[in-house]
Amino acid sequence: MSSLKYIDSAEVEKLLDWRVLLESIEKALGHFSVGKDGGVVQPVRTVIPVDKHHGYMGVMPAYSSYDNALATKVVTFYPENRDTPTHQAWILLLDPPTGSLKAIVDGEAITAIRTALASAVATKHLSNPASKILAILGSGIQAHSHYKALSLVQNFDEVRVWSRTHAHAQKFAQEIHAKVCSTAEEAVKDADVICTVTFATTPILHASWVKPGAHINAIGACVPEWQELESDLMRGSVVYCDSRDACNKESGDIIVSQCEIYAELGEVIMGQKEALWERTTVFKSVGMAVEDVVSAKMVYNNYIKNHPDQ
Ligand SMILES: NC(=O)C1=CN([C@@H]2O[C@H](COP(=O)(O)OP(=O)(O)OC[C@H]3O[C@@H](n4cnc5c(N)ncnc54)[C@H](O)[C@@H]3O)[C@@H](O)[C@H]2O)C=CC1
Ligand SMILES: O=C([O-])C1=[NH+]CCC1
Repeated sequence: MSSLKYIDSAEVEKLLDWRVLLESIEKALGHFSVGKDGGVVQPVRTVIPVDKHHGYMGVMPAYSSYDNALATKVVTFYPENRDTPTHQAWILLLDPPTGSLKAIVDGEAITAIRTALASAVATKHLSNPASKILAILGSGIQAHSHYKALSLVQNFDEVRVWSRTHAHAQKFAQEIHAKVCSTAEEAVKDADVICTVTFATTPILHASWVKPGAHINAIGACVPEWQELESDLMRGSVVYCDSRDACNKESGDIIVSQCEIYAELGEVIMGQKEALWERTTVFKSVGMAVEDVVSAKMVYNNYIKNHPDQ
């Protein structure tokens, strides 16, 4: 029997190939939305508030028979953390035939990368192919990974950044050679693709600011009372999501606005629902365990290739 591995965050970053993972995530989203025949078992995760400390812990199990992969992620998100990352995660990767534990994989980089790659898949299917202007609202971990992931699927002529703390927006914009904006409205004016990647609890993106036909990746607001997008914007757009059940339970963007979800992204990938990219589209994501499962499996396989003696 092989020994239990611990794969840390630095190693995870080296072992993940973004382009290959993009394809695996696209397939996993499709398999998930097919239902039972897709071979993905993924219940809506359990999230508990840690009220006294203003944080949350989520437990996210999934099995993909197509990928022969079984894992559970434990993720914490503490919006007020400053010297400690706001998101921390650990993935227990198990052996499907025996149920034995094979590896504990750090989940912080995986969470950053797989979330952005899912948005890249959404952007590929749901944005106008002629998109030229990208606006990113937020300047944290997801802002960075979204810039890199979306650049894999679209060539943008102009990238704009706005963040609540202007100095953070300036630093991020400098790093990626983007234009820094003083307001969210200025950043999204005429933008073709918009990513909202913040811990906002009340809307930071308003319907009247958004160009008709734009595509929005709405990544924050993973708590039933929180919103990043104004209700009118949600109700006036064609709304896609990663998991219908999860979004209906977890995201204020869906719950508070009472908007209708048109389709899961996986249904579009599998050709069951249309990609209505000429309309204003929103991809509402709360995060899926199966994305972590395929990512951890890739990390593990590459680790074993690099350490055949272990
Ligand atoms: N859908 C998914 O699969 C996932 C979603 N997320 C969510 O994405 C969002 C961003 O996560 P990270 O970049 O990792 O966090 P981070 O802590 O690295 O960055 C947070 C960003 O939000 C901004 N922010 C905080 N409070 C704000 C407010 N009230 N209004 C406007 N901006 C505010 C900060 O200035 C910073 O730019 C969070 O809501 C997080 O929970 C994170 C991981 C996965
Ligand atoms: O899927 C995920 O890991 C998370 N979604 C919201 C916070 C963390």
